[in-house]
Amino acid sequence: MSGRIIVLKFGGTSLGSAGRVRRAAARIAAHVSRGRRPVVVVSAAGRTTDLLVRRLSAVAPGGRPDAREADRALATGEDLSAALLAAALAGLGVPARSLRGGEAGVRAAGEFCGGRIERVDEGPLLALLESGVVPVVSGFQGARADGETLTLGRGGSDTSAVAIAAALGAECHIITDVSAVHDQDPRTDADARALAEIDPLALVVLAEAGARVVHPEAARRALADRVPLRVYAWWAPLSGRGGTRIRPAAALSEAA
Ligand SMILES: Nc1ncnc2c1ncn2[C@@H]1O[C@H](COP(=O)(O)OP(=O)(O)O)[C@@H](O)[C@H]1O
Ligand SMILES: N[C@@H](CC(=O)OP(=O)(O)O)C(=O)O
Repeated sequence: MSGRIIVLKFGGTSLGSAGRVRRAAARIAAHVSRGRRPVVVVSAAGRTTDLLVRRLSAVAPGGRPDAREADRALATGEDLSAALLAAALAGLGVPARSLRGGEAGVRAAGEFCGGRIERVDEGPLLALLESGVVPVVSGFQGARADGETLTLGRGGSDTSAVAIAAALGAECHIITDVSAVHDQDPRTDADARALAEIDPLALVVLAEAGARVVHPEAARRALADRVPLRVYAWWAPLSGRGGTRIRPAAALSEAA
C-alpha cells in the first residue's frame, strides 16, 4: 500500500478560517478520488499557538508556566484543527478520524516543551488506512514512554509530517501560505525567485539560514530519510501542479 500513501501537512495559515478548512478538506478528497491514501498532519490554526502562549503567561507567576501544563495547553491548538478538519471531511462523505500525535504512533523523548520525535509506530495509521479512513493527526506533539504529551518546539508540525512520511515510506506535501520555496523570503524581498525544484541538501541550507517555510529539523530528516517533499500554497489548484519539488539530485531551477 505504501506507494499510494501521501502525507499532506497543512500549516496554520492553511487552516485559518472555516473556508480554508473546507478547502483543505476538498484537497484531501481530491487525492482520495485519484486513488491516493492521504495521511493528514495539521498545525494549530492561524495565531492560535501565540494566543495560547500569551494565555499561559498571563496565569503563571512571573509569566513562566509549568512546563507540563504548558504542553497540554499548547497541544490543544493542533487537536482542535484535527477535529475540525476531520469533521469537514466527514461532511464531504470522506471517512476521517482525528488523532493526537501519541494516538497516531508518534513517540517522543525529552523534556516538556522540548520533545523530539524518537520514532513513529506506523501500526495505528496503517490500520486506519486499511479500513478506508483518513487519519488527521495533530502535528507538533508526540507521546513520551510515560504517556505524557510533549510538544516539539515552534514550527514542529513540519517535523511531525516528515517523520510520519518516513515511517510510511511516503512522499510529503507541505501546504503553506507561499506558492513555493523561494531563494529569499518572498514577503520581505520583492526580487525573491520561486524555485521549481531544489535538492534536499539545499533545502537544509535554506532552512538553517532561517527560511521558515520548512522547519530545519524537518528538512534534515527529509534529507536523511530520503523523503520526497513538495511545497505549495493552500490556494494552489487541487490538481496539485506547481510549487517546489524537493528531491535528490534536483538542480536549483526557477519556477516557470
Ligand atoms: N526562502 C523562503 N521561501 C518561502 N517562504 C519563506 C522563505 N523564507 C521565509 N519564508 C516564510 O515562510 C513562511 C511560511 O512558513 P510558516 O509561517 O511557518 O507557514 P505555515 O503557517 O504554513 O506553517 C512564509 O509566509 C514566508 O514569509
Ligand atoms: N502550532 C505550532 C506548530 C507549527 O508547526 O505551526 P506552523 O506549521 O503553522 O508553523 C507553532 O505555531 O509553532
